[in-house]
Amino acid sequence: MDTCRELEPSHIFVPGPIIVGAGPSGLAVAACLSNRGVPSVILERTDCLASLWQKRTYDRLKLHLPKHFCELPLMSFPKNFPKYPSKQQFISYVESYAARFNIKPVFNQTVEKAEFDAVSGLWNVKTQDGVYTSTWLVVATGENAEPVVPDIPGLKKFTGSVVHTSAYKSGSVFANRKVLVVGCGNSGMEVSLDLCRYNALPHMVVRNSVHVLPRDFFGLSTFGIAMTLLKWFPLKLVDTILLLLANSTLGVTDHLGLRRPKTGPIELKNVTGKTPVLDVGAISLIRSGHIRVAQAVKEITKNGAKFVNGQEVEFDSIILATGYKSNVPYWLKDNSFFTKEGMPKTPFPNGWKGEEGLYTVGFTRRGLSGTAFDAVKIADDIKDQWMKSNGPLSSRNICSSHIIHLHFNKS
Ligand SMILES: Cc1cc2nc3c(=O)[nH]c(=O)nc-3n(C[C@H](O)[C@H](O)[C@H](O)COP(=O)(O)OP(=O)(O)OC[C@H]3O[C@@H](n4cnc5c(N)ncnc54)[C@H](O)[C@@H]3O)c2cc1C
Ligand SMILES: NC(=O)C1=CN([C@@H]2O[C@H](COP(=O)(O)OP(=O)(O)OC[C@H]3O[C@@H](n4cnc5c(N)ncnc54)[C@H](OP(=O)(O)O)[C@@H]3O)[C@@H](O)[C@H]2O)C=CC1
Ligand SMILES: O=C(O)C(=O)Cc1c[nH]c2ccccc12
Repeated sequence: MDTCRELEPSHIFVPGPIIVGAGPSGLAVAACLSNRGVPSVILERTDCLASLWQKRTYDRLKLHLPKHFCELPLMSFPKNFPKYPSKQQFISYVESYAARFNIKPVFNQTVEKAEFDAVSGLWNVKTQDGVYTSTWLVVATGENAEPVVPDIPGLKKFTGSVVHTSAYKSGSVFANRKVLVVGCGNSGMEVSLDLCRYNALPHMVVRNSVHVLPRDFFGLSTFGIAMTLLKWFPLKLVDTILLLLANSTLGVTDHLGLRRPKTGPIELKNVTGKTPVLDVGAISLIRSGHIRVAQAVKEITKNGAKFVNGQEVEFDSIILATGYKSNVPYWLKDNSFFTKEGMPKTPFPNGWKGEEGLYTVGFTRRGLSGTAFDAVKIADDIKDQWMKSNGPLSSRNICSSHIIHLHFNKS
């Protein structure tokens, strides 16, 4: 690879930015950079693009926001895709996107450590195979990098199967089984619904309040309605309208065990990151008794669970729909830009740029539309710096290609 200087067998200097993660966020930044004539290298721990979507989501998954809110920069979804593309359609879009911009990440490279060296002014990014060095580091490892597996008392004693939703594919293996689903976010609700479609018997744990909104309201997406209203009205009024709309279609849900938080759904999402559930059928299955709502778990036993209300139920399996977390604190060293939870300290829309050439994409708590926003900002910012040191008049214009393809020489 003539565009990147190999310093020693396991040390590569990358002339453009190093991007960690080949999910939609990393690809969006690489595409926007390429479009502006800046090369980049993506390091990806798995062997595929968009690994969250390819390896860690269930078969029935569809986007729950309309496709135009989930587009990456510079390329629309195909016209023949439905309003809510399926997981397979989304993956094929991401693969076409990478092909369109000739993005070829270096796969099977887990970033174990990234450190800024103040003496050289460069980032050293260590994987199991060696060290990559660059002026710029783009963190694109996602808000959902690792499953959250809570330490529920007694969980280790349980003799049945325990899986996190990131490993759940379909309810086919749970037919006629009693399943405890812990968590009632979008994953918990949709997995419970999927279990019912395969004749399993789910109990879903709801330990707190939760906002459930219909995905659509008279053919319009609730999310789209909210975004339109927000252009004209204050947030609190928009939330009030959304709740009126939700109550008129889903009905009151308190007696089902689903109490609403005091803060409205969009305000709560903005302040805490907690995503409202967009209902695609679980509520009617809760009403009909097919999905049972359970209270918080007190402890798991050998054969089931004890709940805080004293009830005890036997289960064959447990599915942890307990969410995800960032993994940035594990590998980004000495950094004050991120919280200890691995999210940028500065909230949206200003969380994309740190210091010393550090950038973050996809940590906005705004899904793929947040990714698109960050990617454009980052590419514009890096391009300005790139042009100063690598513009047409610069002798350092060493890259012939806009995307760098490289591999360590493993001989
Ligand atoms: C079930 C589910 C459904 C969702 N549906 C929607 C939706 O409909 N609309 C929406 O807008 N958002 C949705 N989201 C939010 C989701 O975060 C985005 O869709 C999108 O995947 C975010 O892209 P990303 O590139 O930031 O993160 P990811 O897709 O998680 O990609 C990050 C990549 O980084 C890699 N990586 C992580 N750590 C390392 C490391 N140390 N070294 C190297 N590589 C690493 C990972 O393997 C992964 O490939 C959904 C999330 C989930 C879990
Ligand atoms: N179709 C789609 O597009 C889908 C999108 N998604 C998205 O993926 C992201 C992750 O969603 P999801 O996986 O649902 O995670 P979330 O973080 O949204 O929800 C986690 C759930 O687990 C509960 N929980 C966590 N720990 C415990 C515990 N110890 N005991 C009991 N309950 C617990 C939480 O309850 P509490 O609130 O009390 O902490 C919450 O109900 C979200 O942004 C979501 O919108 C997910 C699925 C489908
Ligand atoms: O699906 C997700 O995880 C998202 O983050 C998408 C999203 C961004 N903002 C929202 C507000 C309400 C519902 C979903 C989202």
